Amino acid sequence: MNAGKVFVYWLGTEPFLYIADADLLNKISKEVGAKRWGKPSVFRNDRDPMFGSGLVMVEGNDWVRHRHIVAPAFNPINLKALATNIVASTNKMIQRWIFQHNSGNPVIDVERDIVATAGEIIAVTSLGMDDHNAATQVFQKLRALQITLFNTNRYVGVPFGKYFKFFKTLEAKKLGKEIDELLLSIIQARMSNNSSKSKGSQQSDLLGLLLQENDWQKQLRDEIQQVLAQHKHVIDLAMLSGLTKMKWVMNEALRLYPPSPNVQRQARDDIHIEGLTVPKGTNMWIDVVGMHHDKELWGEDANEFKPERFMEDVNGGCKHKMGYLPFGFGGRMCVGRNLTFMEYKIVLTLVLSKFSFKLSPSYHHSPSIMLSLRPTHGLPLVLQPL
Ligand code: HEM
Repeated sequence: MNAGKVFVYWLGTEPFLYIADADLLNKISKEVGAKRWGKPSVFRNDRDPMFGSGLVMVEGNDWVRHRHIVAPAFNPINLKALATNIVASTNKMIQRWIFQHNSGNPVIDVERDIVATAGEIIAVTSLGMDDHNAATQVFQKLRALQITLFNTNRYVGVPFGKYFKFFKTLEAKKLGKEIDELLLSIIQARMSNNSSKSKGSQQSDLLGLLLQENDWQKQLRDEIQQVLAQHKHVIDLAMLSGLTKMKWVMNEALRLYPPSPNVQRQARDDIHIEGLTVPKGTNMWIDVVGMHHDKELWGEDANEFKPERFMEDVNGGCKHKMGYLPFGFGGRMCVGRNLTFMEYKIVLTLVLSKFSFKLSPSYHHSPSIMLSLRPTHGLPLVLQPL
C-alpha cells in the first residue's frame, strides 16, 4: 500500500502528521524557529528514563540555555583532545579482537563490541571513567532500556495506556534509576558535578555490512595507508580530514541505514503554510528512512550503496536539500555530529589497518527500529588479521 508522502494518522487519541515530503518540510521549517519547536509530549513519559530532561527533550528558553551550555563541548578544540581517548579505546577493542581471533574464534559480533566501545569512549571522555567493565555495564543497561522502551511504544497515545504496560513502565523506570545510580557513583568517585545522561553514540553499525559488498573495503584501506603516511602515522584531526572517500562511505551508510530513522516534533502554535494550517498540538513524524530511499529525490539507484554520490555534493546529489537528514534539521540539529564523524573515522582507520572482514554466514538481515535503527541480531563478521 502506498499512502503517500503526507498524511494524518492517529496513535490512540494523538494526531500525527506523517511527512516524507522534503519540500513541505522545508516550508514548515522556515515557519518555525528552533526555539518554538516542541517534542511530542506523548513520548515524554515513555522516554523520560532514557533522556530525562536533557537537551534532546527540552523546549523554549530552557532549550536555548541547554544548547548554549552543551554545544561548546563539541567544538574542534575539545574534539582534538577527545581524539586521543578514542584512539586508545579503539586500540583496546582491537586487542580484544586479536586475542579472540588467536583463541580460535574469528567471528566477532561487531555491533555489540562497537556499541560497548562507543559507550566506553563517552564514559571516558565525559565522565573520566577508565574502567571498561563499568562502562560496559552502563551501556548494557542503556541497551536493555532501549529494548524495554521500544516494547512499550505500541500503547503510545492510548488513554490510560500506561496501566496496560504497567510492568514494562516499572521496568524502564527501574533501569533508568539503576543507570542514574551507576553514573552517580562514578561521578561521586571522581568528585565531578556533571550528572546528565548523554545520548549514546549511534554509529551506523550496518556500515560493516555495506563495506563487504564490493571493493570499498580495499579502496578505504588504500586511502588510509596513503593519508597515514602523509601524516607520519599520527591519527589527529588533520589526518582524519584527509580521509575523503571514507567520508563519502559514512554519508552513504547514514543515508541507507540512518541510525535515527525518524525525527519527531510537535507544533507549539498553529503553523500556516500556503493557506493551510497545521493546528497547535499536532505531532509530526518525519520519515527520514522514507526520504533517504525516495527515487524521486535520489534517482532509480536510490536503494544501492554508491558512496560516490557524495563525491561532488555534500547532499549526495539529492534533489532537495531537506531530503537528506541523518542528523535532523534546523537549529535542533544533532550537536554530536562532528564527534560521530570523528569516532567513525578513527574506528574505521584502526580496524581496516589491522583486519579484512567478511560477513559471517550466521548473519541474519533484519534491521529494526528500537528508537534507533539497529541490526536486530547483531553484526557477526569473520575477521582476518592482515
Ligand atoms: C550516528 C550518530 C548520531 C545520529 C544519527 C544522531 C542523530 C540525531 C538526530 C536525528 C537528532 C534530532 C534532530 C532534530 O530534532 O532535528 C539528534 C539530536 C541530538 N543529538 Fe544526535 N545523533 C548521533 C550522535 C550523537 C552523539 C554522539 C551525541 C552526543 C554525544 C548526540 C547528541 C544529540 C543531542 C544532545 C541532540 C539534541 C539536540 C537539540 O535538540 O538541540 N548525538 N541527533
